[in-house]
Amino acid sequence: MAQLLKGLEYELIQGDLSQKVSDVQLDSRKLTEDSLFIAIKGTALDAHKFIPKAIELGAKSIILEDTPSQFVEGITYIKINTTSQAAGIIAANFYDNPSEKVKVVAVTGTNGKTTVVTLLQNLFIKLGYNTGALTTIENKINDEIIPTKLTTPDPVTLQFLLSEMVKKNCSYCFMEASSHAIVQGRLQGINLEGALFSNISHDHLDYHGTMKEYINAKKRLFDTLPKKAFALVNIDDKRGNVMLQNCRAKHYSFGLHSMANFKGKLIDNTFEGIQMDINGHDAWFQLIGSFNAYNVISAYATAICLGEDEFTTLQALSELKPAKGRFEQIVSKNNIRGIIDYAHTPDALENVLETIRDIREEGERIITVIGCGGDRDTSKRPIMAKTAAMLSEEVILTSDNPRTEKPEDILDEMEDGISPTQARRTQLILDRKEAILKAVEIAEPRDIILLAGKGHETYQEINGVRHHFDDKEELFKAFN
Ligand SMILES: CC(=O)N[C@H]1[C@@H](OP(=O)(O)OP(=O)(O)OC[C@H]2O[C@@H](n3ccc(=O)[nH]c3=O)[C@H](O)[C@@H]2O)O[C@H](CO)[C@@H](O)[C@@H]1O[C@H](C)C(=O)N[C@@H](C)C(=O)N[C@H](CCC(=O)O)C(=O)O
Ligand SMILES: Nc1ncnc2c1ncn2[C@@H]1O[C@H](COP(=O)(O)OP(=O)(O)OP(=O)(O)O)[C@@H](O)[C@H]1O
Ligand SMILES: N[C@H](CCC[C@H](N)C(=O)O)C(=O)O
Ligand SMILES: [Mg+2]
Repeated sequence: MAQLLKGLEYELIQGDLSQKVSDVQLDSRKLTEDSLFIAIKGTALDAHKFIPKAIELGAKSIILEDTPSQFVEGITYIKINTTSQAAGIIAANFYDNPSEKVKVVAVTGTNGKTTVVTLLQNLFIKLGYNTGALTTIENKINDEIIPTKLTTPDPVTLQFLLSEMVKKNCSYCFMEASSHAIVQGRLQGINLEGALFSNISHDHLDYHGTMKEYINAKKRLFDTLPKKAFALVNIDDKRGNVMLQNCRAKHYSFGLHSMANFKGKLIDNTFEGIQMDINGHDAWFQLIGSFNAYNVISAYATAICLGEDEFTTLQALSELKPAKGRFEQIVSKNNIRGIIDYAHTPDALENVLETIRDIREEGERIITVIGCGGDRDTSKRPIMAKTAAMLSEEVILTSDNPRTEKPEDILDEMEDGISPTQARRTQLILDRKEAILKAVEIAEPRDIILLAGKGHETYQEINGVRHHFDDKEELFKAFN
């Protein structure tokens, strides 16, 4: 096991370093004979209390922060200051440092990560490379799907997935780096080829506390980039430059409104796609919405930073479809346009509604169905309701994933954002299925229904249980 500790400061408190290690795990429930258990102090639980269970299941090596009161014979105990930050390094050593063999690019930012990572994976597959992707929707190695519940996997799963990509001869892995993941050190042990910053706006303040801390979380990804890596930032976002301060990597920028290494301009925006000028090349893309101009140019810029040809990249990008549940459209027989979108932050909702307003024609009304997730940032609830009411003709406030909260309470907090005048065209329908049916019932031909917040999700999470629920499926049923 000694080689698994390479790069770490540790103290051997019992046992010996020649202990055999058959597997590395963070979760005591997954342990097998001769495995190594890393006990971390999590947000909800302190895994030190699972050490006896781990040993019972066959763990022979324990990595911990607190010296235990009792030792078990034959077990090796190693003390490390912050085990959560060490987990990725131990797992990387166990899986033979996969990120030395597959080039990993991390994408961070409040909105657009899944869209950009999906574009990049599909682009690099088109360019002829075996490519992996780690996203909120799913993890993928070429077209093989590995389901996930997190945007960024835990550090051990992450190294395992990278090692699988190495086995499948992947040249690249594009991954989302959530702010939770960065703070929790899930990316430790990854030798990054580059990092991309899309934007930052209000989200996850329940976890980070303040906007400043949230920005700092994102910045940590750039502060720790190696010198040979590239750092690519959206320079139109006022935090783009902040990411680059003290960043040793090579600096690159993209933008639509400022001087940038990769400069784009939105020429046309329709329900079929966008036309852009990128560094003097004119091209058409199948993603909808002006905000997607940022996602397209960031995918393009990443490809160029990785040494791809400009023309071939643009050609391939223009053939790509958007990610699942991102501005997905269904038009009913009587010409009502339904849009399913993953907008679950105030900024995303504003962008998506502004884009619909830009594209729609005279007389077309917008009916927005929206909820907010439970056990997440409560301060965004009234803002999202207000945004929906300001930018739509009709609003239906409903449930998203209530998780362990009472859905009625979430709706109450959303309703606080609605003014008395707006209340006249706002309805509260707790049941999301009923809310969708109501939207279809009140819609007239040529109206536009936006179902926001759940995008690709095929479940509704209530008290720890994920019940099947799919916005697209429900809208389709309601239309027919
Ligand atoms: C608040 C948060 O981020 N929590 C994540 C974090 O959990 P944690 O460190 O708090 O773990 P914990 O539940 O306290 O448990 C501590 C340790 O005990 C271990 N354990 C637990 C139970 C047991 O019986 N035995 C055992 O050994 C666990 O494996 C863990 O190692 O690390 C875990 C593993 O990496 C995650 O599964 C867990 O995600 C929870 C479910 C979650 O809801 N996370 C959300 C907020 C999240 O991380 N979201 C971001 C993206 C958001 C976005 O896309 O905008 C994400 O990256 O997905
Ligand atoms: N570049 C962008 N700027 C602003 N809003 C965007 C951008 N790209 C996408 N959006 C909006 O944000 C929603 C979520 O997009 P996406 O899933 O790509 O983001 P994400 O960063 O992966 O989100 P998550 O934090 O849940 O992983 C989209 O459905 C759209 O409404
Ligand atoms: N990855 C994000 C997704 C939010 C999606 C929305 N449907 C919700 O449940 O709040 C999170 O966990 O905060
Ligand atoms: Mg995502």
